[in-house]
Amino acid sequence: MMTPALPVECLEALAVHFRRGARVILDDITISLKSGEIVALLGANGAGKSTLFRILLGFLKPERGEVRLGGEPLADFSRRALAQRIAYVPQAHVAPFPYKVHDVVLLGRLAETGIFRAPQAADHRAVDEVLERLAITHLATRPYTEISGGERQLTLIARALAQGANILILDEPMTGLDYGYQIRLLKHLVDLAGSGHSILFSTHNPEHAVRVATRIVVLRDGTIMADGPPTQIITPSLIRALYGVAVSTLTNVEGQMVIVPSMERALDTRLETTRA
Ligand SMILES: Nc1ncnc2c1ncn2[C@@H]1O[C@H](COP(=O)(O)OP(=O)(O)OP(=O)(O)O)[C@@H](O)[C@H]1O
Repeated sequence: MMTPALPVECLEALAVHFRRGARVILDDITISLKSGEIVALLGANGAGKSTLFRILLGFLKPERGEVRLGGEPLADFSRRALAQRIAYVPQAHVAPFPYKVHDVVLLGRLAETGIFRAPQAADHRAVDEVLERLAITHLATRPYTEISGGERQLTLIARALAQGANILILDEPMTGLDYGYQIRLLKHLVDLAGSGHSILFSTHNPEHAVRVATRIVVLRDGTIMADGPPTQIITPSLIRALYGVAVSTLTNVEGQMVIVPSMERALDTRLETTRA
């Protein structure tokens, strides 16, 4: 019998330290994303999530520490080589031009091979395939500037998929999406991980993290406060420490964790915080 392959560390930050002026934003952070994982990054506003993403993507250089991709220093990869391996879905993207959705997704395809070559029939086919996969074929000819926030988010995910990268980094992908889009997007993340993608996403909703993540990392004031399996990490005391609200955690009939805020005790917490 063959031994199952061990999970590969595909992307990791090792003791990464980053400052803006005198302010330490990331204080010796070590975090890894292994192949096939869905890692959710939680943290209050300003905790350093987007900064950590920019460092993992090579957009910002850490003052100390290192980022490694497949065991090799990120600095050794060209921009194009990185685009073949890591795709990024930024937060609240605003398009300057009314490109058609098909063309926005095509840009992802060109990131892999160079933006200055003419798209081939195979590129257009690849775009059609990802639009179909995300069930947004009907948007193909619509201007990107005239579609809804949820449709834009799916378009950006399609662009990332068209890039052909195995690692997806998504910065608060559920923000501004209605409930239906949120749930469908969570399902897409699970499907993508099932088809060999490794996913790192940030979220302000611990419910989303619990629902799909294989691991949750909690960032607080530039340090890692917790890192582990969702059911071990998400506890009433962690939620209280992070967001200052009281919750109970329950198990539903499908055996999944559910987080239930206590409105009465949430108010008590606010009073306690005010008194402190
Ligand atoms: N360009 C910048 N110049 C100076 N400080 C910055 C800059 N970008 C971010 N910061 C600061 O770095 C800290 C971390 O910001 P970051 O955007 O990484 O947090 P975040 O966890 O992604 O927050 P949010 O959940 O609000 O998006 C914040 O205190 C922020 O004010």
